[in-house]
Amino acid sequence: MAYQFPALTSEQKKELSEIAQCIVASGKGILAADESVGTMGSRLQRIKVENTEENRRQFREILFTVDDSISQSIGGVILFHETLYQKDSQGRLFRDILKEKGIVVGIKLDQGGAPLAGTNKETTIQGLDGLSERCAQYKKDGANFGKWRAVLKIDNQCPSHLAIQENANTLARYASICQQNGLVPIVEPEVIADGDHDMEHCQYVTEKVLAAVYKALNDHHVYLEGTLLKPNMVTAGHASTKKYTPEQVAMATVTALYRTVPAAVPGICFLSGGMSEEDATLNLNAINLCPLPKPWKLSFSYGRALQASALAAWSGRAANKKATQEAFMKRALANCQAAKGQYVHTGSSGAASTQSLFTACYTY
Ligand SMILES: O=P(O)(O)OC[C@@]1(O)O[C@H](CO)[C@@H](O)[C@@H]1O
Repeated sequence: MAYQFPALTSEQKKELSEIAQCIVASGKGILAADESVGTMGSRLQRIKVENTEENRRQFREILFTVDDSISQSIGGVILFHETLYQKDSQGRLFRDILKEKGIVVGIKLDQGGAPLAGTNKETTIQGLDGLSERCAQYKKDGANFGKWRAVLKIDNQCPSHLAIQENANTLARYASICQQNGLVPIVEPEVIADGDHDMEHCQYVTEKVLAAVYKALNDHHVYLEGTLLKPNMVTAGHASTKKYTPEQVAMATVTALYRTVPAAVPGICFLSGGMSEEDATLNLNAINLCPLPKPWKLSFSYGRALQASALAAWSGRAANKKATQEAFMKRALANCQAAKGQYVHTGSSGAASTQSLFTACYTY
């Protein structure tokens, strides 16, 4: 037993738990604007905009300079390395603009997948080498939380014991390094929606993955009060013919979480994983209304489901700034209501909000 060698001081723990609670304060969630250059390229391609640094900067400037009332819905924004150092057209650093609104700045820390030989094309995630130094620098540069996404898939022999253990251990090692450097780790073990499996199978796999993740976090002495979980919702595979209501998704999701995630974790912020904007909001709302014990904040950390309508409204034209900000604000507000179980679908959503945002094998 190594309890006589505490991993963190009480001051470090206090800081981490305050940051985590601030991000998921009532009704608040996370904007995942941390698409890598390549991922952002595929988003821009859909609206026929060239993937240049300036175009990526322009879109993000529009999002981050939205009205200050956004801070009632968004508690944290995850940035990609490039974006942390970018400025708006008046020369103000994006990270300073976000901080002035009371939004916590986060940084994507994982560096892409690597194959696990001898498995059915499963992966582990790279980025542990030099991670402590990167975290220390990002903390100095204004980041207060990190994100690391591990990908697990449901397929023949998948997820394998090796993939579950390897990704759980890597997530735990990342979380420990983050906390040593004052960053709250967002722990993201994503069971991707590729496949034709039913919801029950997804629940079984999600429980196995989360149980392994929390065992590893405990083994690595990670302070749970200073972490956030970013899981998939429990749904059927994208190619499944079975359809489930938001209430069924909610029951399966909260059951899986209740069986595996300790109550010490302050918040669970779901990824959207290719759901349409509207489905992501309706499911989150049902999750918050689910009649099971819910000792954590249940909120969102959406990438696609917060930006799809905004991207479509922008279409690369500065003249569309107002419409872009309105579209973004609308989704942020809807998810804020859903995070409190107060979302009422009015039936007036735009076409983009009901479109599936699924991409096959969405690995990075
Ligand atoms: O599933 P979504 O809500 O679109 O995005 C979830 C997410 O983890 O996956 C992306 C790829 O790493 C990130 O940009 C984002 O943070």
